[in-house]
Parts: sequence; C-alpha cells; structure tokens
Amino acid sequence: MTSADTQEQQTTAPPPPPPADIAYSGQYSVNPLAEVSFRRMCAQIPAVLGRIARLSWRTDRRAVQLLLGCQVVTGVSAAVLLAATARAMEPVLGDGSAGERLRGAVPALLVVALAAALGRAAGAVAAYAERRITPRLTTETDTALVEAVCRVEAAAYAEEGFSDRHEAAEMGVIRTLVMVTDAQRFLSALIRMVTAGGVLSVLNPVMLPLLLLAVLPAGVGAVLTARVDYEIHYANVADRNVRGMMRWWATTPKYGDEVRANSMTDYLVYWYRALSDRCDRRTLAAAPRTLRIALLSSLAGGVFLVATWAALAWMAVTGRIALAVAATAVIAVQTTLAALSQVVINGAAVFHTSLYLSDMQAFLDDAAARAPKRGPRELTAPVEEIQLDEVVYQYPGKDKPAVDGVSLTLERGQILAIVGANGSGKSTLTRLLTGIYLPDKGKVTWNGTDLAEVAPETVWRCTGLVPQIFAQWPLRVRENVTLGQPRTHDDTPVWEAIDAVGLREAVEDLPASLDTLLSREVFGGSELSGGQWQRIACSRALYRRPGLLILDEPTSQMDPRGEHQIFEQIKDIAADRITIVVTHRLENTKIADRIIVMEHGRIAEHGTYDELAYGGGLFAELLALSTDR
Ligand SMILES: Nc1ncnc2c1ncn2[C@@H]1O[C@H](COP(=O)(O)OP(=O)(O)OP(=O)(O)O)[C@@H](O)[C@H]1O
Repeated sequence: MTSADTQEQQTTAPPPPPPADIAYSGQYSVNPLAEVSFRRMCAQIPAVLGRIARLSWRTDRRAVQLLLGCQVVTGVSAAVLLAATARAMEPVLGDGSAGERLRGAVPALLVVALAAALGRAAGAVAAYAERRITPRLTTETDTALVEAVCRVEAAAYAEEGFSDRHEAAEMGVIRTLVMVTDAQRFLSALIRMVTAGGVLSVLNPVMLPLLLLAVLPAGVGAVLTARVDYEIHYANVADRNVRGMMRWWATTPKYGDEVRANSMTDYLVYWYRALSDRCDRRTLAAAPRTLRIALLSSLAGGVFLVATWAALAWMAVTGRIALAVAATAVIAVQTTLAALSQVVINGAAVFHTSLYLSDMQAFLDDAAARAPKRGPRELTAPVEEIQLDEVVYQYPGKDKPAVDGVSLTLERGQILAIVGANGSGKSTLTRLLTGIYLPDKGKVTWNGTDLAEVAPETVWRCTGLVPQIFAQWPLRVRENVTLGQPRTHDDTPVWEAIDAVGLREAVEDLPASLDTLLSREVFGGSELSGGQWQRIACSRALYRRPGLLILDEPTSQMDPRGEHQIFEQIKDIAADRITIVVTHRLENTKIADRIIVMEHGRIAEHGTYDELAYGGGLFAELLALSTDR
C-alpha cells in the first residue's frame, strides 16, 4: 500500500463511534424533583434557610450574629428612610417660599441621610460577616464529603449509582460558595420588602397587592427556570462524572507517555468533546422552555406593573390621595419593587441551591448509613490465626460469586502464596481476609473472633497491604513511607524500611532526601521510576510491621535485584506474622510454605511448591506455560 493510499484511507475513514450512552437505572435514576409540586418547592425555602443558618452557626457563631444584626439594621433603616421621606415631602410640597419649604424639610432629610448611611454600612458589614462564614463552611462541607467517602464500607463503591451520586453531591459543595451570600441577600431583600411594603400599605392599601401581583410572575418564572436547570444537571450527572474522570486520566502527566505513544490524543479529545456536546445538547434542548417561561412571566408581571402605576396616577389625578402622599408612594413603590425583585431572584437562587444541597445531604446520610457497623469488639495483636470458613462473596450486579466457598487456615509464621488466572478471585480473597469486605456467607475469624463483630480500624491496625495498583501520593518521601502510621520524629525506622527495599541510594540522590516532595507536577517536586514507586509501596507496608502482610504482585515493576531483595526480606521477617503473596510469577511462590491455586472463586489445588509443580495439575500447567518461550 502506498502512502497516498494510507492518506486517502485516513481522510475517507468514517469518524469513530461516539461514546456509549452513559446512564444508570434503578431507584437513583429518577430525578427527585420530578414528583414535587411547585408549592412544595417554594415551601422548601424556609427549611433551606434554616439549614444554611444551622451550618453557618456551627461554623462561626459570631459572624452569624453579626449578619443577623445587620439584617435588622437594614430593615429598620429602610423603614425609617421611607417614613422620613414621607415627612420631608409635606413641607417640600406645601406652601411658602422655596427657602422656607426646604428649611422645614431639613430635619426629616437629615434622618433620611442617616438612615441611608446606616443601611449601606449594615450592608457592608453583612458582606464582611458572610466572607467570614463562606470559606470555612465550604471547607467543612468539602471535608465532610471526602471523609464520608473514605469511611464507607468499601463494598459501597461497587453499588449502583454510588459514584454518580457522589458526583452530584460535589455540586452541593460548590454551591456552598454562594449559598450564604444568596441567603443573606434574600433575607435582607425580604426585610426591605416588608418594611417598604408596610409603609406603602399605610399610605394606600391598594398598592401593595398590585405590586405583589407585578412581581409574583417573575418569582414563578425564576423557580420554574431553576427547576429546568436542575433537570438538565440531573440528566448530565453520569456523563459529567465520566468526563471528569477521563479528563484526569487524559491530562495527568503520569499517563502522558501512554496517551502519546498509542496515538490516543485525537480520540480522547474527540471523545471528550462528544461528551461535552451531548451535555450541551441537553442544555440547548431546554432553552426554548426557559425562553417561554421568561416571556410569559415578564408579560404577566408587566401587565400588573402598568396597572400599579396607572392606579397611582389615577388616585393622584382624581385627588383621592394628597400630592405629598403620592410622591412618597412613588418612592415606596420603587423601593418595594426593587426589594421584591431581589427577593424573587435570591429566593430562586436559594431554592436552586437547596436542590444541590439536598443531593449532598442525601449522599452524606447514605454514606453515614454505609459506614461500617460491625460490632464493638476490638482485636488485639499479635495475630496468631486467621480462619476462613466456607466464605462466599458476590459483587453487586454480578451473577456469580467472585469467591465461592473458600475455607482456609493461616497461622503466624506462615507464608501463603495465592495464584490463579485473571479474575479467579485472588484480590477479592485478600479483601475478605483483611475485613475490607465482609462475606455474604461463611465467616472470617482472627484469633477466633468473627470480623463481622469487630471494629474494622482495630483489624486494619494489624494489616499491611501492597496492592497491585497503588497510589503515588504527592507527599514527601518520609510521609510516603509512614502514611497511615506516623510514629515518631525519629527517621531511623523510616531509613530501615527504605534499606529493606534497597532504595537508600535513590532517596539520598533526591534533592532533599527524605524531605523531597514526590510529585513532578508540583514546583520543586521530583519523580521516581515505576519500580522505585513500587519499592516505596513495599517499604510502607514493612514500616507498619503488620501482623498480616499482604503483597499483591509486589515486584511486578522491579528489576531482578530489587525483586530478590524484597523476597529475601519477606522471608527474614516472616516468623513474626502471617504473610500472603499474590503473584503470577510462579517462581516466586517457592518462598511460600503453602500455595493455593484459585479457579472461578474456588481453591482448585493446594500444597507446597514441589507438590504442585510435579503434581500434574493446574499449577504444573501454568508453570510449564510460564517457561515455554
Ligand atoms: N469492584 C468490583 N466490582 C465488581 N466486580 C468486581 C470488582 N472487583 C473484581 N470484580 C470481579 O470479581 C471477579 C474476581 O476479581 P479479582 O479481582 O478478585 O480477581 P483476581 O484473581 O485478583 O484477578 P487478577 O489476576 O486479574 O488480579 C472478577 O470477575 C471481577 O470482574
């Protein structure tokens, strides 16, 4: 094929298929707003204000007191301002020379100026108080969300819609940035509206209902628009969730090589854009609805507003109200109208926020309900014996158990190797052994105690795990080793753990040795190679000196010298603990006292290396394949 052919093929090739439609089904796929009436939506606002007040109160009581004080001052000054304006109008529009009329109005005008200044000052102080509350409130809610996710039973991650609801809850955190401002503006507008409306009612009782009618359609429109916005947000949750994850994988420098050398960029960008377009399409499809809402509400509001001004003009012209009263009424109408509009806009914003806060709260409640509740017993070291008795575990949504009736006894000092094909249940078995998952059937006991009755932290204090895929924490070398078990300020045990995995030279070569930040992305940070990172993960597990040490493919990225050193180390420290090695490199199972071979979630074979290697079974077959090159 010539290069021209290739080029032609490239230009005529059909575009790649768009990303699959991502949606989840089941109880969480229904928009909670779909069944809520308009009245119930409005009725939520006081409850939301109450919730915002409680959250703020917990964050900074003094700032909340200051904020409420400012609201009272705002209201009082608005009322005084209008009343004094009315009083100033009488001499201004009365008889006498211009000088006399002005002199007569001066005391009332001074009160007007003072009230206006006080109102402005209260507004400024309220903004200051709000700025004191918001950052800490956002941090509180954000941290609460992170903590809730870290503390749930790990099994919850595999459940339907968990991650999407987590994504929806993140929006609640984002909304806390504007929530106090919205609530504060809503309250202050409400107070201004009540006081100005009160003054207006005193001047003439017909004006207020007319004004209310003028603004009400805008309120209905704003709430309906918020509802449409939320519907779109809800429909886009799953797409946004995946897009967010893809964005991270595509742009993080850690996977930059893979993206480039596999020419993934075009498709990733296409894919990212396709997902964004799909979100946009949903948003655009709703635009005519929001336009209709805006036009109808403006039309209805406009009709009533014209009626209000016409009524005022008619009453003044026909002498039904005095000219001075009419002049004050104009100001009162303007003030009430402005306040009412603010009430509507900020009320809708509070309502809008409430939708996302409800998602966040629902997720936090759900996460709290999924926090481990396993019983109050505590485990005490050392771990002498771990037993699995006919253990079964099935992931949600799967039709077959990942671990299916496994019985096993492990004793202190033993090394167990677990081998088997991909997906045969090895990692799931280690999750059951460590109590990360509780079995659906059967039981796992440590020193004779059922893990279902034990507080999990006391179990995890005795475990050390090097998982297949481990995190590369953007922390200093020292914390990367001690993470999970910061002991003392003495670096000796840290260096011992680093020596144990043969990493001393590499750490000493780093710009700040143990103090070097391990993150290439951060200014001043350094990066390790894949194998060096894996040594760090091993050193972390060794540093913990755990009663149960689990190594899941611990040396897959290491050079032979590193691998040899790690396995020598495992043998050296094996007497004090139970050690489990999960591996596909069957040669490494020679260090084990016992090997189990997993197949379809069951133990297909078990024995020593020699028994299995020459036993003519599955292990022998896999071993032969691993040397057949
Ligand atoms: N978080 C999960 N949610 C749903 N199913 C899962 C999850 N983790 C594993 N599984 C399924 O459980 C089965 C066993 O997986 P497991 O990870 O235990 O296998 P493994 O033997 O460790 O495989 P490998 O050698 O590839 O690491 C597989 O069918 C897998 O698809």
